[in-house]
Amino acid sequence: MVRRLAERRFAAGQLRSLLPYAGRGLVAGTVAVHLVAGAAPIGFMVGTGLALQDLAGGGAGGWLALAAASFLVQQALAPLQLVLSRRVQRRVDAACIERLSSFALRGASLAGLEKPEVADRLSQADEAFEQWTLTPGAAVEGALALTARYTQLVGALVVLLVAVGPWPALAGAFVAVVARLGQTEAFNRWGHVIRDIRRLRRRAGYVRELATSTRAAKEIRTLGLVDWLDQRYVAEDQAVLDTLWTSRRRVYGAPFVGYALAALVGSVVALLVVARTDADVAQVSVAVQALILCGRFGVVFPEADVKLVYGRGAWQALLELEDIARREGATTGDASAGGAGAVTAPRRSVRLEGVQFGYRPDRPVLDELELELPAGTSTALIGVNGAGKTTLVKVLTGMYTPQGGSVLVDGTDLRTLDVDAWQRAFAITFQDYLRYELPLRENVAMGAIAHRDDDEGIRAELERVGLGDLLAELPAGLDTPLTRALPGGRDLSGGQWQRLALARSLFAVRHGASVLVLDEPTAQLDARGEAEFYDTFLDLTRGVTSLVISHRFSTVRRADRIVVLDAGRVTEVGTHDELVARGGQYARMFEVQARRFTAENDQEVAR
Ligand SMILES: Nc1ncnc2c1ncn2[C@@H]1O[C@H](COP(=O)(O)OP(=O)(O)OP(=O)(O)O)[C@@H](O)[C@H]1O
Repeated sequence: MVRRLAERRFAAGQLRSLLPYAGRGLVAGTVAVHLVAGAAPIGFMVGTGLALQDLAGGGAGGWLALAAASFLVQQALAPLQLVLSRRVQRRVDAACIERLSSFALRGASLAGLEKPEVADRLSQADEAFEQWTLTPGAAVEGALALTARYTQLVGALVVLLVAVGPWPALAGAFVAVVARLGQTEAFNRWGHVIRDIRRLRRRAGYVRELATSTRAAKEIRTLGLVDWLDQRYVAEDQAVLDTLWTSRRRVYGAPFVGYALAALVGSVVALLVVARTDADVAQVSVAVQALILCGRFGVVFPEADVKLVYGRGAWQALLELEDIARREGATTGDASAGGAGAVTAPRRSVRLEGVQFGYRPDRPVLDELELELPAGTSTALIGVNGAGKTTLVKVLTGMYTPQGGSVLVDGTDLRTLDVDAWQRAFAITFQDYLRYELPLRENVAMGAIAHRDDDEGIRAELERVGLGDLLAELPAGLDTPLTRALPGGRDLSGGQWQRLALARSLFAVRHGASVLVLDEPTAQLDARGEAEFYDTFLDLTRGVTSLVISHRFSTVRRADRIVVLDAGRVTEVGTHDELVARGGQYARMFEVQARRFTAENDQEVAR
């Protein structure tokens, strides 16, 4: 019981912390309107009751006027309550969405975002905003709406006290409190159930999204996965439903019956007490109405209860996410938690010194890694699948914090620098770059979004990556949306998307990014496109510190230095000729894979 009370106080405190987002004036106005709206039914009840009494004497006019006025006030305030409540919800939710996106985009490290417990909470909070009725804002709105209910209750108890004395009023209070406790207790427990099944819901949601998204439709049809996906969804959904049903019985079963019985006994006792008083018909009529009002505290309040449970859950999930981000920041020394200085361009070098990093403690992916990237030069990184190349880029950019060793920018540990500023120094094309369903202009300008009006620069970079012809043929030019799902939109081929991703990085370099990272920049290009890329590679990377990851030796050999990564360590460094002459791993890989591949390409390009 003590624990439950503490939980309730904690939850109420959490909700109170959201009130400032709605603004003091709006909250005060909304509460005032709810107060009057809650008092109006009491006025109606008293007015009609006393009018009945006065009818016998032929003078019920005054009380009837009170009843009519109360009725009108109640009707007139209903839309105002709605409008104010929506405004409260929207203001609170806008602030929460801002906090959620700032957590996802800035507060959490990439490693943090990949944790299952973080993904569970993110999906619970995110799901709330998708459905809109179950948000933290809805919880605040619901809590404020309870003002009207409790005003009614207080009014009903006062009426009981005045009309039939203290004992029926006490019995009425007992009924209301016990019935309400039963309800809220069940709802709170239900909130825990919802929290506990969020992973099941996330899994079912993923399968449903697969079945309905156009992205997966092509593969699902050609692989004949429709039936399997159906069955999989039914099974995942059933798991959610089974858990819900079992929990529902537990939550709303025996304890709820207990509370309902206690409230019923209280009501009967109250009625008996009323019956034994020498009250007249009008007093009895008003008292019975007041007791019914008390009894209504045993039913769900649709304007508040469900919103409170789900909305509070979403808010709690968001607070927990921020808490995790704070703790992570503290333990890993995340530079974004308090960077000392901003760096936008390395002047001498970026150095990875004894870097240790693994996704699991027992499995290092980067193992005491030593690597120097001299400023203004190009480095190519090669290694077999899973050697740790992409991981190295993520550590280099501060997306992951090394578990040992350091990333030194001109000799200064990245942990002490402003990671956001450091990341803005990069122009990166990841292997799994994003295909934004946005106009061509924004797709390129994403590299340096503050310069999205630089049409000339966007056109120049499109030209540089060989997309000039495509631009010329697009009906709306740079304004053409790159998706067939929008009117006038157009999709691109895999190779065209890759060129576009390169243009995005080059646009970033044009506007000040000083470190260019290209992860498999030519994987989807045809032979001619690849040849064009080699021809412009030195031009693309001139003057910027660049790191190119590729399995294609024809790309790699153009770099100033080639670095071989094996089992999380740098095993060879040198120019193409030096490494071939050394006869080590690079030479063997080049021998086995590159010569044949290059020969085929040369033939293709010559054609
Ligand atoms: N987010 C992650 N969580 C857990 N393990 C991961 C994660 N990302 C990568 N790994 C594992 O870390 C290792 C290195 O992966 P990484 O992507 O860095 O390799 P890579 O050299 O870039 O490979 P490829 O040439 O195939 O792109 C692999 O064993 C991979 O399975």
